[in-house]
Amino acid sequence: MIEFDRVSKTYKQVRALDEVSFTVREGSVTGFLGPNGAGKSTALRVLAGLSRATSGAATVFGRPYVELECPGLQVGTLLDAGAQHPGRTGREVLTLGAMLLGLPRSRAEETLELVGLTGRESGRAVGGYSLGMRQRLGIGHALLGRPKALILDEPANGLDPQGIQWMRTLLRSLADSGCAVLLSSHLLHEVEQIADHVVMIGRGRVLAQGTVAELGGGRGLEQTFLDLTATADRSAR
Ligand SMILES: Nc1ncnc2c1ncn2[C@@H]1O[C@H](COP(=O)(O)OP(=O)(O)OP(=O)(O)O)[C@@H](O)[C@H]1O
Repeated sequence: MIEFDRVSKTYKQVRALDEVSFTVREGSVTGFLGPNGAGKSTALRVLAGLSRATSGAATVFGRPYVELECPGLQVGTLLDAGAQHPGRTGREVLTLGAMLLGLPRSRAEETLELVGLTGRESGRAVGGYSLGMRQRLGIGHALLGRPKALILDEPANGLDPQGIQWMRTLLRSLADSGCAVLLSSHLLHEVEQIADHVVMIGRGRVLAQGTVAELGGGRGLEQTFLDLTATADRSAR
């Protein structure tokens, strides 16, 4: 289970997160939605132990990420698809990742297949990859250790329609096998199709949370999202 308990984060004058609380249960895909600058990446970075909360606690399986035993085997993260070394091939990236986790090389090969990077693509340097290929590699990196929790920041960015459909099926099957999946996105229609729960955030605050059906309410998620973020903007003026 992933849990945010009244997490706040302040960067000098900017209150990026303001008492954010929500839960992602095993077996669910939770979409984390918010306009630019809402605080999504900050929240995911705090959860993955890359940034320290000013107050409150973000935990995975009841503990802060950095206190988990071998976190890479328990939690998969994709926070920046551009973060891989551009001179390494996709196969090298996953082989090194597998070695760091104490996994056999064969796991890197299995994962390349799982994310649909062909033999030819996996032998090319990552610097020459398209954004969609980097996302596939990043998702593969997150899945190497067969984690039971996944934290993905904008994983659909750059994926083509087939790629988005592939990701939807993959995340659904991971959740169905018991994984807790948290993904941030701007793509409301995508989230509507992938997620079963949604958390909407604006200006660092949770504006609404619930199932896709509850928040869509017949009008669709997009309208709910636009109404809530406009209200949050008005009250901040
Ligand atoms: N390192 C930092 N130093 C100062 N301010 C920051 C820093 N990182 C983020 N912020 C600020 O915190 C707020 C939230 O930013 P964040 O990147 O978390 O939003 P986001 O919802 O992920 O946005 P986007 O959808 O554009 O990626 C913004 O006002 C941003 O300018």
